[in-house]
Amino acid sequence: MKAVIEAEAVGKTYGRGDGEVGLHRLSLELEQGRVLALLGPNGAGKTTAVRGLSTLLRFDRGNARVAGYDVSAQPKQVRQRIALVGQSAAVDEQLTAIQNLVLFARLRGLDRSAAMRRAQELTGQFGLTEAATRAVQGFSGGMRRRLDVAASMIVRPHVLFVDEPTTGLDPAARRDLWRALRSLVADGTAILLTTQYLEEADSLADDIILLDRGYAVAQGSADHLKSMVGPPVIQLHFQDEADAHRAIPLLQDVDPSATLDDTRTTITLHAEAENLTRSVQVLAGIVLPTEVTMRKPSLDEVFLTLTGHDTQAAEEKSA
Ligand SMILES: Nc1ncnc2c1ncn2[C@@H]1O[C@H](COP(=O)(O)OP(=O)(O)OP(=O)(O)O)[C@@H](O)[C@H]1O
Repeated sequence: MKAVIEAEAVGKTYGRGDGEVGLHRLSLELEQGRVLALLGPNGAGKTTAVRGLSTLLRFDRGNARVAGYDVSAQPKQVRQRIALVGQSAAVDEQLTAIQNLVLFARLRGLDRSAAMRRAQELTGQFGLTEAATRAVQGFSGGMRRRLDVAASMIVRPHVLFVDEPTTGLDPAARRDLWRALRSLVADGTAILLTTQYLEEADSLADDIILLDRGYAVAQGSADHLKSMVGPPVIQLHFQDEADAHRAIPLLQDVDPSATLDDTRTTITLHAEAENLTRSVQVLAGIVLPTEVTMRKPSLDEVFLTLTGHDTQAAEEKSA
């Protein structure tokens, strides 16, 4: 597969070289039709990386090529081949979705009928057909964000940069946007995504780079990062210690690693589907839990394990 981004030890120090380090040294590669997520809390360096790779700022160290062109020496060629979707929508509130897309298409040089055709294709692809003729000012946050991505896809870019696409969206709007982004990837677009949510990186990205205070602290698939923390677990909560005590030998038959935690009323097992069904079977008619929960490693846990401090502390430090 062709690499559309190749970055080697790029970095940026703000000010006159004695200021805040936005990014120390980041190396990455992104291939066509793949999604790479830069994951980290506020101040981790995600936006600095995206702005540098999309030529909005100059890295002061390292080299990067995007769509085959050097970001420092050939920024114009890079810009012609990429699109960037930021956190605030660039669309006109007074116009309808279709009018906005036609406008963007005309600005990109499409003639009137080609612009209309592309606008209609994009409203279809981004689930905006019904809303296409309504003014954007009445749109929900999720619809706006989808329209913003659609506008950036008028001419298919080699790479789409999306900076925290779902911050502030509710779960349903988030899923709709993920679906839209996946459809672009299926068409061969490469996406470089920044996010604060492990779940988002998990759902969209083939590869994740975890950033902390300007450093890349880990890289790999979501499963790989989570495995560094430990497997997801099922927790069975019991009414009292006596119930938990009766349950533990039964649950250890299901999963020998079943353990009673410090509260003495919660038992933890590996999260495998058969463990859940077998637990219910062995406990039935003897002692039932008051609650069953599934606990997956969160970004905070991954972060804590890999950096030794939580995301909150990282944000405070960078504030
Ligand atoms: N223009 C600037 N001048 C000085 N320092 C900056 C500037 N932009 C960013 N920084 C600093 O660089 C570091 C990385 O910031 P960056 O915006 O890249 O992080 P981020 O991971 O994108 O955070 P967020 O999720 O808040 O956008 C932070 O410590 C920040 O204070």
